[in-house]
Amino acid sequence: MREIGKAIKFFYHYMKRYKIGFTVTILAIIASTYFQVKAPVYMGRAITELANYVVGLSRGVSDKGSFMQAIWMLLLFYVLTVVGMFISNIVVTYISGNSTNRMRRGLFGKLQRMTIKFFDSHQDGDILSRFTSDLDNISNALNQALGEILMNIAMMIGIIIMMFHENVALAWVTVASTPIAVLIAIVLISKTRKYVDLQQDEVGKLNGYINEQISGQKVVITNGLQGEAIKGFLPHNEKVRKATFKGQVYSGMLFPVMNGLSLVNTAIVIFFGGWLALNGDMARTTALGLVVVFVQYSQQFYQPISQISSLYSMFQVAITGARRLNETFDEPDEINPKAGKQLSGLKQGVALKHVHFGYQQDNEILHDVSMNVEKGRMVALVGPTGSGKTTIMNLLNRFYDVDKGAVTFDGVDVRDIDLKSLREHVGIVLQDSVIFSGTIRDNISFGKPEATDEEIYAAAKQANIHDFIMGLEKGYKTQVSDENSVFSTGQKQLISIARTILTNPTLLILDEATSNVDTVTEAKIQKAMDNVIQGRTSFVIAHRLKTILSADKIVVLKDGKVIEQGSHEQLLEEKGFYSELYHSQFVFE
Ligand SMILES: Nc1ncnc2c1ncn2[C@@H]1O[C@H](COP(=O)(O)OP(=O)(O)OP(=O)(O)O)[C@@H](O)[C@H]1O
Repeated sequence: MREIGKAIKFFYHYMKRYKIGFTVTILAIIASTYFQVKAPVYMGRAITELANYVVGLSRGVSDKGSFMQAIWMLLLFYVLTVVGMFISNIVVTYISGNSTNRMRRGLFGKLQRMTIKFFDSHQDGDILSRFTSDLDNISNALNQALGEILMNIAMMIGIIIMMFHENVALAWVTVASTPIAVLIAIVLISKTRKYVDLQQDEVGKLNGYINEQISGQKVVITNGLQGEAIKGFLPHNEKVRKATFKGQVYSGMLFPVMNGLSLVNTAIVIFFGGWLALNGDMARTTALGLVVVFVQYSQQFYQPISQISSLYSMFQVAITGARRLNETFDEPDEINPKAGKQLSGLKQGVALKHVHFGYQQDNEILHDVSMNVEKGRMVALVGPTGSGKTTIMNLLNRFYDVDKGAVTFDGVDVRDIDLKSLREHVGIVLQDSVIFSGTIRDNISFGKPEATDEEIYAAAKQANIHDFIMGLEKGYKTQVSDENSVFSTGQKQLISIARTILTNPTLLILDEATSNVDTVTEAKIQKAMDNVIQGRTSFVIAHRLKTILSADKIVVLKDGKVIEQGSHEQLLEEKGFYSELYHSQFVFE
């Protein structure tokens, strides 16, 4: 129930601006319903007039006028019904299209404000599915179900009013079976819902399996495990089939059962109407017309019940979609201090002061870590895998906030610095370089779109990638994307370095690639890194000896603690962990 309440709030938020649209829709629905429920009256009248005409013929009186008039009215009412439906459909399509569009925009905007923690703790596929299946489900429900449900509710109310207006006894006969129909609908819906939920779960698991297999396809092929992959896939597929089948059986029963009830009801109405015509005190021709009217009503009356029931599952998945979008919107934004300090370069340096930090509350990763880098100096972070090097990088750029202690720029806590200003001053080169869809020029100027060609060329030259780009047929205008890039892994990193050089960051965070690249590319990367580090304040997660040796200070981390720090010579003299690693072939990775 709470979920439905939240979903209503969610939909209201996105739809409240379309008050005029909804007013038009509701008026169009009321009008079209009126014409639709009024039409059978003219049908009945036409039958009555036809019967009168036939009876009149036998008596030598022949006047078709009233019959024709009733037929024209019937036609007019049918046309007006369709016009009303058309208008309401167009407006509902407009409202649902625009509100889904705004939801998508809002969701994407929200993603840009969210913390790295959210992205670290959610699968890419899961985040993506909020844009695809969740929004699709909402859009389908709004597009197809909203107008239909409003129309059906109006229809039901209209028919009830009309029936009681026309003939109270026959009206009671027609509505008498409603409780049975509603009860059957509730049972079938709850059964359907159970299996639709199960089906969604199983589809989720199936997608997860396929996702994992696609990303691990190379490992599967290398190990010749294609057969095993299919074996693992089949049970998931079978579970989806079973759940889908059962769901479909129950939801498929809804329409025939409702149709059957409607037909039985029609027969009862005809029977009772016939009795009324033969034994009642109204004219037989009038009674005959009335039977025709109620045959129409009894069929129309059942339509909304079965339609609303069959649209319910659509709403159910839309409510689930709204819940998942709400969850995303409820996630905290990155915290930006009010009137945060604007950085203007670095005067002294950057420091970590007695930092304690954990990704989860009860699992501290960094324990009392302190270190500093003076302006223009380079610190190399070394340590075994899992020792906390990347975590320190995450704190310097304020991807995460420390639990205790502080990260400071010129003595100012990063939590007091305006986030945009902080990020403008920090440049990051990660191991996994990302290529965005666009030209090579777009990719290099990503962080500074207004850069001139000369600036871009200069950055690419410093990153040692200019000559390669110029060798391509379309040079800087070559179209690339992450899947379809002309670059090798090493070259991707050079592009990433060029991108960072162009933004001219005050503090550089660099994660040296460990991926195997050929020696020529490796030499190029090394040179590019030297260029980008030159004269800049930098933290480097260093894997290569040459990088470590060129550092002003080496900080050795182990199990989230700084165990040694100093220059290469000092650390060798200490004969501690670093010296041990250095002498045992220097294995830091
Ligand atoms: N997003 C995260 N959520 C939870 N725990 C994490 C997360 N990222 C890292 N950790 C944990 O924090 C610890 C330190 O990881 P970190 O990535 O900082 O190590 P590292 O020294 O950079 O390792 P490597 O050299 O392998 O990259 C590890 O135990 C890791 O499991």
